[in-house]
Amino acid sequence: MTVGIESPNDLDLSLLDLLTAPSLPTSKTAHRRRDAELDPLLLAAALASGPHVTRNHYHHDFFPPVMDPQAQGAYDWTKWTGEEVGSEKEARRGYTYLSRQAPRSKRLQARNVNEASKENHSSPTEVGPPLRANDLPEPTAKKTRSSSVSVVVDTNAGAAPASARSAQVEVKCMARTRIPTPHGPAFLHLYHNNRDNKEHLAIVVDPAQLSYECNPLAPPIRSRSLDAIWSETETEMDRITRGAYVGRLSPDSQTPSKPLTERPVVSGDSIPSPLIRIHSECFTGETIGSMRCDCGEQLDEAIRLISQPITIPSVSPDAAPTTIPGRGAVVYLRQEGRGIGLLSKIRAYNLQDLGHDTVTANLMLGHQADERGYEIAAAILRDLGLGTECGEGVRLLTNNPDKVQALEQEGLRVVERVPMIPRSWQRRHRRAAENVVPAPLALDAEDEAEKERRSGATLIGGGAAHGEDLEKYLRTKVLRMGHMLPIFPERTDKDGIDA
Ligand SMILES: Nc1nc2c(ncn2[C@@H]2O[C@H](COP(=O)(O)OP(=O)(O)OP(=O)(O)O)[C@@H](O)[C@H]2O)c(=O)[nH]1
Repeated sequence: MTVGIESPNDLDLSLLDLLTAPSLPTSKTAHRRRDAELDPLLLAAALASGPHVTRNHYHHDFFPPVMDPQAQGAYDWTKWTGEEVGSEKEARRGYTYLSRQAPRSKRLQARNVNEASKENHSSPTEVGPPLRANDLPEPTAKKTRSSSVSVVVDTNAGAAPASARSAQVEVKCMARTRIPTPHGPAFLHLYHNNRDNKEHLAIVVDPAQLSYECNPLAPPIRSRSLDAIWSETETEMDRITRGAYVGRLSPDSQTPSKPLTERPVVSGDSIPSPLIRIHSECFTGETIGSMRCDCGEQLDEAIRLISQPITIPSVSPDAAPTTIPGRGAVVYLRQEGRGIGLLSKIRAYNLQDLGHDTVTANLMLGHQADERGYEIAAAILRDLGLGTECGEGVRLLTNNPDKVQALEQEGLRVVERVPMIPRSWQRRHRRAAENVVPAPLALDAEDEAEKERRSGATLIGGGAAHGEDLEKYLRTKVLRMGHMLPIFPERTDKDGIDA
């Protein structure tokens, strides 16, 4: 596309009228127009877009990339040479009319198109009718199933190693804030990335962030992209508002952080490596307390475990051991329903009610058993300095072998896998060990902490989830998805263990 504006005379004058403010008659009562002056680059862009574009479009997001060259995906018009080739042209085609003044029907239509392209295979028309269970293929082999990293490795012989490729995944921590949780203080980090348009999160448990001193034993877990200086014009207040501060923020204490130059190196044997969980979003389990799965309690349990104080044995036998607050992070990925989206997950639940397990239900809907990838999680961990530069490695809280494998392929050092045992199974193990014969699922047999959780003291889904649906779900994960969890025997009258 070229806009051949050789001289102002070449401009279509009627179009120019639309684009520029007509001069108003000057009288004593007339007010001066307050419109911003026209930028020649905006003018050129408008001319290229056609006669339906008026100056009002400037003020209604028609040219966000022009108005804010820093915006994500922005086209930098200052580099425009008058000609566009190949991919550049394709990229700019994506800038569609976004005016908030467009008719509602048009806006809804545009939104539906966007939503449909975002949610992979999630609309009923895309997915088509469920397949019959008997005709299903076996779940894809483990290596290519869940991690898109593995898929690329397998199909591109001679490709760069995963760690090099995922360097292309860029994440930027847009904001951070302190969140008091029932388990202690946490810092919520919100990330943007160059792979999808979802807001992935990191819940960093690290009370050292509240302190102004750096403990060399356990340096604070800080985001490099957050602490960076974003622009020359950024003020201290801008930095503080987006969370780039140190210590505890209060009306009397506001200390902006400094950009990270080097991360302090922690020797691997001084303290246990930070405990990390990579968790996928589950609206049903985490928001309305669904007990079809254990996602709500897993999120709660992860934050609880990470927050547990760490005891460091002293080097000399006479000295007392030191205790430091627990540290680690939950990387919260917006991969609802193992990446198939909430709509498909709800449909899958109905197929599960018809008697199919969670893997078969996904396959019947034309999905894979697990469609997640972990490159963004790895990039977030790298940004937080976890598993790489500090030399600490991470302890990964999971039963899912795909997560361990995916992080290792991304070049992160997983020094230990810490199992994530469902709370109902933990309880049964305890009772079995104590040889107690419990009434099935009886509340009065629960200890105080469990009662408190169930009364909603923590996350809504944070109690001990249990029930027939959950049992099926957990067993399928172990038996069909290779989760590393010793399956607990169902209740038998002989041992009196509740199912
Ligand atoms: N498709 C589908 N997704 C489900 C179902 N139940 C839970 N999920 C999703 O599974 C995901 C939970 O995964 P994670 O918490 O990361 O755990 P995991 O991969 O099972 O492995 P762990 O780390 O061992 O817990 C969430 O996105 C849930 O929405 C189900 O029945 N069908």
